[in-house]
Amino acid sequence: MSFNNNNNDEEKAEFVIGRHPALETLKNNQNINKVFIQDQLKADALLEIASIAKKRKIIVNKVPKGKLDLLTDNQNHQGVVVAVAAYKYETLDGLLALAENEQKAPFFLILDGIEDPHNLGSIMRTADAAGVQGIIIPKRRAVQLTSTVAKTSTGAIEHVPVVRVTNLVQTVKLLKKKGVWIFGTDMEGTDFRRWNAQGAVALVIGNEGKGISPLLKKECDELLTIPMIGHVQSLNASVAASLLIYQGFTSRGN
Ligand SMILES: C[S@@+](CC[C@H](N)C(=O)[O-])C[C@H]1O[C@@H](n2cnc3c(N)ncnc32)[C@H](O)[C@@H]1O
Repeated sequence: MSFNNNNNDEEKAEFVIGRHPALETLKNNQNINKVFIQDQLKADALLEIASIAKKRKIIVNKVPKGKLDLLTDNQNHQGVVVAVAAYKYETLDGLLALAENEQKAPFFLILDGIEDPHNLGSIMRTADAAGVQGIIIPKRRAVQLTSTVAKTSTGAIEHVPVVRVTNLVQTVKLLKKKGVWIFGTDMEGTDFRRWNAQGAVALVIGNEGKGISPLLKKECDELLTIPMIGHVQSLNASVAASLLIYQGFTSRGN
């Protein structure tokens, strides 16, 4: 999300909004530019945020509520905004190396064009909880890492590496060469409750409207379905992702 700031210092920044995301960011992020705290607002969480910032020698600006409203486009900022350098992305090689270092078979997520920042943030939150080692997203026609994603992820954005690629099909081909099994998700496929996600796997979640693109679907080793007996056509992408990720989590012995 971008905001209209004239101040150069803030121009290239992303804003982490709200008390819990601000705390998580202050504890984990190395790229903080500045912390804005609403003046004359008293709360323990704000004192804690100011104290951590001071210890880390990060500038804290006490500003009127109007300034925070402006910075956040009137979102519920709870009196605090952290300006961080735009989020860092991991490389594919970096991601594979991280999985190797952890000595765990990769468990990756591939998001084929998720557009809603709340869905991405929520998927990141579940991914972190269930030990997903990384998320791969396309550079185009998909939401990137923004402050809304950060807020919805409730801090998971600091822990789950995200790789941006120009071509998901090529990336999937490469992952397959490295021995990663690719599991797509679709309305017609194997019942997800039978999914055994042991070994090196990547789970593909499709776009909110179009699902997984036909070319990418063709590359999947298997398609998984969450059975539905009601009237709606499909589940929300992040809800489906949660159910599927947890089947992966369980079948990997957790
Ligand atoms: C809202 S759905 C897209 C629906 C799209 N019209 C289609 O037919 O694929 C978005 C994504 O959520 C996941 N999803 C939703 N419901 C699912 C289900 N019942 N089984 C498996 N995946 C599901 C899939 O990854 C899907 O691509």
